[in-house]
Amino acid sequence: MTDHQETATVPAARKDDGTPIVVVDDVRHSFGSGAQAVHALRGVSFEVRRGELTALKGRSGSGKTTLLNLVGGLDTPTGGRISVDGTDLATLGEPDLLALRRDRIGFVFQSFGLIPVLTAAENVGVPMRLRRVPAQEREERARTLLALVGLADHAEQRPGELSGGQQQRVAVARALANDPDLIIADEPTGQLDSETGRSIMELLRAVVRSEAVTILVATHDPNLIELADRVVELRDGRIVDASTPTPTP
Ligand SMILES: Nc1ncnc2c1ncn2[C@@H]1O[C@H](COP(=O)(O)OP(=O)(O)OP(=O)(O)O)[C@@H](O)[C@H]1O
Repeated sequence: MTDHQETATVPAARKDDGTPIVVVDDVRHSFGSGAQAVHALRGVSFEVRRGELTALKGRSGSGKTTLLNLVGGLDTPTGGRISVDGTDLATLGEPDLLALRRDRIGFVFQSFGLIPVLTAAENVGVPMRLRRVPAQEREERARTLLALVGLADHAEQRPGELSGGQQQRVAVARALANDPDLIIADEPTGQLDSETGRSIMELLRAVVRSEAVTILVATHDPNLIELADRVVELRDGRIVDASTPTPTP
């Protein structure tokens, strides 16, 4: 392992100095080259403010997943700059990107991404294992987080024994495991019926407040956009509107 083995799960001090947690500046991204190239992002600029839930909306193929992957350091843009918490991702080598993804960012996916043979509590413990958090501390935090997402009584169940909505709650708890600054969620309600989907969005809304985390969520579900503090719309790889604050409830 690298020298990034931190065992603490103590929350890092939230630096709420008014600076955005994510800055995306003129980002372009293409897949392939020449005549076959797909220009997924064509000069995208926007910021994600700390402590907010920002929704990235847009039709299928508009570039949402591509953009989330770049912000999460899973891919490198063809052009432009992305900074997370003041760090330009282009300056980070793979070990530091790995540490950033492990320690500072939580990920939630459409398909939940839980490990079928592990219990809910063990799934939540996976990111902490990667940081070598001691077993007892891991178990305690996993149970605290499962209670937070309303699954205190389901810690020992495996994903196959849980509903889709419950599985996504486990995934949200897992995303919070290492007390990240930022959660990136890609269509987290895409496989859920609308009522369950709404409850997951309400959960995300609640953890923004209770866990002082920032969330960037891609969705094309218009019913869910209204729960966001801010909406960024992508169309054909370009931002259409990056400044729509929704009314505070
Ligand atoms: N690995 C890849 N290779 C080639 N083209 C790709 C690849 N990934 C995405 N694309 C293309 O890039 C464009 C943007 O795709 P992206 O998945 O980012 O859109 P999206 O808004 O997330 O769509 P969806 O809502 O369906 O997930 C699309 O034209 C897609 O076909």
